[in-house]
Amino acid sequence: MAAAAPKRRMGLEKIGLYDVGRAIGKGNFATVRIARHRIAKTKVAVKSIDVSKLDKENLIKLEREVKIVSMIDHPHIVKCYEIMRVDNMLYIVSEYCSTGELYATLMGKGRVTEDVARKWFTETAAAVSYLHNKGIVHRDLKTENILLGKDSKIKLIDFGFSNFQTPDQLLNTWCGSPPYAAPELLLGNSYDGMKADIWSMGVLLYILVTGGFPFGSESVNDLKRSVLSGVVKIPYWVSVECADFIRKMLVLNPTKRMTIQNVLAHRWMHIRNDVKKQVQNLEPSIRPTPSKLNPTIMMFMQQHGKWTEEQIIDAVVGRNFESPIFATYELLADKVKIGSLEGTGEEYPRRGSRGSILSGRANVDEQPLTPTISAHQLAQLNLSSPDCDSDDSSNSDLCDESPLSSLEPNHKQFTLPRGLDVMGNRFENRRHTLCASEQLLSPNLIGQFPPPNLLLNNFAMNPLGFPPMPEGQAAEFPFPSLHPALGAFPTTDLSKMLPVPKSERRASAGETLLPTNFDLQQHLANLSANPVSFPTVEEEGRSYLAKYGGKRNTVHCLGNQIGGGVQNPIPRYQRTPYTKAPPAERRSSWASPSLSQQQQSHLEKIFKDALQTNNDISRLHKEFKNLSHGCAQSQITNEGSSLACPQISITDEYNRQHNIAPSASSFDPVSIFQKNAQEVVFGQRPATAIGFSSTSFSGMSTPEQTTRSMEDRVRSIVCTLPFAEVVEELKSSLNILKIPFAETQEMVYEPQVTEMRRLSLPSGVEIGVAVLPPEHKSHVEFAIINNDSPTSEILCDQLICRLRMIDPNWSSE
Ligand SMILES: Nc1ncnc2c1ncn2[C@@H]1O[C@H](COP(=O)(O)OP(=O)(O)OP(=O)(O)O)[C@@H](O)[C@H]1O
Repeated sequence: MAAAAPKRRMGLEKIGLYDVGRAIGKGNFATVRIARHRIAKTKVAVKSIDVSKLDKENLIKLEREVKIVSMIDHPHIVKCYEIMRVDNMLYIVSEYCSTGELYATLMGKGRVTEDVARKWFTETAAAVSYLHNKGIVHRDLKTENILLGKDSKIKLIDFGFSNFQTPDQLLNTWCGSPPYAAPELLLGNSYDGMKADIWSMGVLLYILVTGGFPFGSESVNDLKRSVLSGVVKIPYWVSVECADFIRKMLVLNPTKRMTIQNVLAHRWMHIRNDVKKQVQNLEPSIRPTPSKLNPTIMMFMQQHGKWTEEQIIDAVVGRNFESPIFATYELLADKVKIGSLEGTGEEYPRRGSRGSILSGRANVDEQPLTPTISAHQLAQLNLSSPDCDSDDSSNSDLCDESPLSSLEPNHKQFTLPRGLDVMGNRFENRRHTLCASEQLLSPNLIGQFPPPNLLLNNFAMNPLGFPPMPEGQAAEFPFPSLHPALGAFPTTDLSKMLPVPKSERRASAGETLLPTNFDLQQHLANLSANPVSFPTVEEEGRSYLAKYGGKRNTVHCLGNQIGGGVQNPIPRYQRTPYTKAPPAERRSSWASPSLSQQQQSHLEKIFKDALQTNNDISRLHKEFKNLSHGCAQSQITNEGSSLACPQISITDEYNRQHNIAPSASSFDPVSIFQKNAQEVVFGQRPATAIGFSSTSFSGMSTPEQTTRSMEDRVRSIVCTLPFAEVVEELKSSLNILKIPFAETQEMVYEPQVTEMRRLSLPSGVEIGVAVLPPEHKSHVEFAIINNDSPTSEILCDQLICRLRMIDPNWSSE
């Protein structure tokens, strides 16, 4: 059928039976605009593609998309109404989702509760299950392709990369968005599209419950390294069931990964009864069958569309998507359906017994549709429906003053959280789907990977060999981010990415310890404004004299006298995780020396020498340290502490655990990857591989561009100085900066780790020091695990600088 040629009138373009208004989204090749059907008066989304700009391959993909969207019908997949071809343009008309992308919602909300996540994820899984049962793979599941319709119902969109796949078939075309891409795609192997969809769903659920991405994505190489390491770090606030679920979807080996049936059967999906009920209610809508067309709609269409009864029957029965008659009938039928369901609490009509959400097939006999013309329905067809999502008799919000400005984020649709709108050019940064048809890595590379259970055993599930934490204890764990069963650290930089609702933030252990009147944030902010300057030699010397030479009490993780005698405002008993323990058990004493008169004099002499000579601060420091080291033995006896230690290594744990040097030929996914890195060309085809910095007008930068991976938030340094000296130096620096900390000692790395110390700062910085084989040097790791302030980074930098200063032989990890 040939639709009417587009004409512009009163700011609205007329395409077929639609008044087309402003743009609401833009993809690689398509622009999506809001439109209104002139007879049904229903708002729709019109995706327009200039086919003259597509190469042969993309034309094939487009035709495949058209075919797929016109054969699917599911409550959680955006419904296609019409396909129009006008000159060089192809238009796909579909139901309009006013709430916009799930991505934009997450940008505004941050992570969501597990109940909300469960609802959205269940609906997405229902849609994916429907597709997989039809032998269709989506291949581009991501938050930008999940829209929220009326009542926050999930609607899956964008079948541009979808394809048909038979059970034993493997696909080769590289499709999708890198942060959601399964490892087999990253490796350029043939892949099972259904398993690739499950991986993307794992990433999706991770995003929903954490507000961040599971794998680092500063660059494609980072991403690959992170994915292929097999480590999925899940923040402490995620429930045990949910963490287990995510890990089972993010299994490296696709043959061991969950299927969509496993996904729907996972216990996390069935935790709440109402979700079960909801799943049962997710019945695909049923389109009219030949003999049961709605007479009300037929009459209305004959009056308003001037079509004959035969024409209507032909188009509707034949499901002719290229006919305006079919689209008009469907739009009106949906309008009647929505109107008739108003107030019933049901969105989709039930006809007889329920169909199966899992199969997507209605295992029911249809009941006849309205046999007589209903005046009520006729009135509904004439009026604007109460469904504000798609229906509005006014054209006001279709229009836009400037066609270009219409591509700016729609205020109604995209609400940026404060602070995020300044993060660069959102349109420039928005990440796109990639697609390449060549293989990107040498085939069979994935074969070099060990079986996934080995990966799981050694990396993902339990990277440090902790005993499993009993279920249900996560919430009470004092340092939950270090909960062994949940991975070492959260991967989310909440300050840079999706804000976590304040009400949902659990205080870190440190936060619970701090008295409210001590404004550490303010202090850190001041540090940020006036970068930390370490004391002069004189100040330093005086502080050491005060520290080691003066008469001092045993301290509890924080010197009672700090920074040369400044009284710390925090009462001593409030500075550690053991506040509730009886005072006798609150013992630490990392520095409780008593110097002899002779030593005291010696200290003063060194100090004077240093002042008179060349102010060699490192020499001064070393001398003090050597002296103090001999008399300040650690007496930490925190055996009762339930604190775990920070993760010392994040990339080579397997080798560490097996006492193998990183260069050994043992399995090391990162080095395997690095060896092959030269062969990897990500997104080779310029025409389709848009890459990480392509442009879009539909929204903001994607979350992954405004966050950093956990690896960026962990800094490390290897010192050649003795362990005790390093620890002492860190504590001393913190004291000078008047930053309180809790100190613990855990020997969880046995037998390789001989000494281990952790300093926990209330601002969410964890500092771990451990002596590690093979060289038995002091490895220091700084992790920012729970922080909204960039000053933590400055602090870590300063401490690292300090260690470098006193240890000229330092190296990076
Ligand atoms: N039915 C709809 N209702 C509301 N907004 C929509 C609808 N369909 C698409 N959009 C918006 O338009 C954007 C682009 O649409 P779509 O993803 O279908 O285009 P695309 O060219 O295939 O994109 P990509 O290049 O990312 O694959 C979406 O991300 C969404 O914001």
